[in-house]
Amino acid sequence: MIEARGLTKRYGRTVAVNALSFTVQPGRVTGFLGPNGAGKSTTMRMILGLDRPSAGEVRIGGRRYTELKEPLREVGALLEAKWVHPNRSARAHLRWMAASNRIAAKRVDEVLDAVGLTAVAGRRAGSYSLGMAQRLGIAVALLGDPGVLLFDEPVNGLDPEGILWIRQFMHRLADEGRTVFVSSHLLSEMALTAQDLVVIGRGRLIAQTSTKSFIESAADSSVRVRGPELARLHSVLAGQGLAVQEQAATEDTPAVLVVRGSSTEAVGELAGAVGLVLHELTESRGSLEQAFIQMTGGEVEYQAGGGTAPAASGVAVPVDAQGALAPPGPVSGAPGFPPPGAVPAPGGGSGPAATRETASRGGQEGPAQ
Ligand SMILES: Nc1ncnc2c1ncn2[C@@H]1O[C@H](COP(=O)(O)OP(=O)(O)OP(=O)(O)O)[C@@H](O)[C@H]1O
Repeated sequence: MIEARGLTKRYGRTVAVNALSFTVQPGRVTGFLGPNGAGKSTTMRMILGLDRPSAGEVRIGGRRYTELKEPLREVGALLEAKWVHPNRSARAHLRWMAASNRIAAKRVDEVLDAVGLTAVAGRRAGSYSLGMAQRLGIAVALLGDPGVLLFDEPVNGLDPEGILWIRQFMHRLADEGRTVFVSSHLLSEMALTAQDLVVIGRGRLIAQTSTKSFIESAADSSVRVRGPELARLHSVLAGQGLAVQEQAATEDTPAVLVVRGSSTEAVGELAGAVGLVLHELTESRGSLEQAFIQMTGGEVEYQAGGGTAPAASGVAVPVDAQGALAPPGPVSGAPGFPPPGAVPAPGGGSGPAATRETASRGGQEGPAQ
């Protein structure tokens, strides 16, 4: 389990992560969702002790990273692929990692097998495709057989086959009882990968919930219904207090009623009760993209459509001359979601010792181990 409490990170006047509290449960894939620059990587680096929080803390299995005796056996991470020395083979790299962490050499073959790299383990890592490099990064994360795994944007740049493989692999790891925390700005991908979501915008918590409820509560769901007696159907449904809109017929489509805030069951039963024939009764479920835009109230700009093109602007919250945060950030405590800060405080304490602050964003490297 990962527990963040009041986690905050400032870089000068930029507040990258702002009083973030959330819990990541074992046995599930939890998506860490937010547009580019929302603070996902910074949060992950703080979880791994690579960045020191400006305030708040994060615990892994109840302990701070610095208190973990053998971190590689407790938490594994894939922060960035392609960080392996290009002239080193995957096997040599893993053996070196294993030896320097007192992990048995036979574990190297196990993880190579688990990620499907055995056949190419002797090749120079520099010759690997991005998908292969990601698999190698995952193999490194698994070396210590940790119960907690962090993956930062693991599907970025991968082809559909690579994306599917990663998705299935994450599910397998969660089924083994591990805590799997995976960040992405690809909303559509997270809808398929994650059972739970921690959603952030501008460094602040927007929602922590199951993916299903996130979509159901925030996305614009409606029921489409049509039949030969549309006007009568309209008045029956409206007579029951339902919000009904008629969509006029076009050349290709017949006229249809769109009912919001109801279900196919309720609409079907109301029609059946007065003997009305139906030719269509369909639920139209909103997408995660819609949910995200609705939850953030437009404050975090997000451009849907392939889910790959977030707006670059407005992703960090500036502080004013007094150091106060301004503006207050995106919508929190929206209907159906716990407000930020719902996670119980695991106790005070200082930040991790293995801190590495980077002056620019180019400084990220491999995992903490
Ligand atoms: N080392 C740093 N120095 C200064 N500013 C930083 C540093 N790291 C991150 N930031 C800033 O903090 C904010 C959050 O960045 P972060 O990389 O954590 O976001 P992200 O959600 O992971 O985005 P992305 O998907 O683009 O990596 C951004 O405004 C970023 O420019």
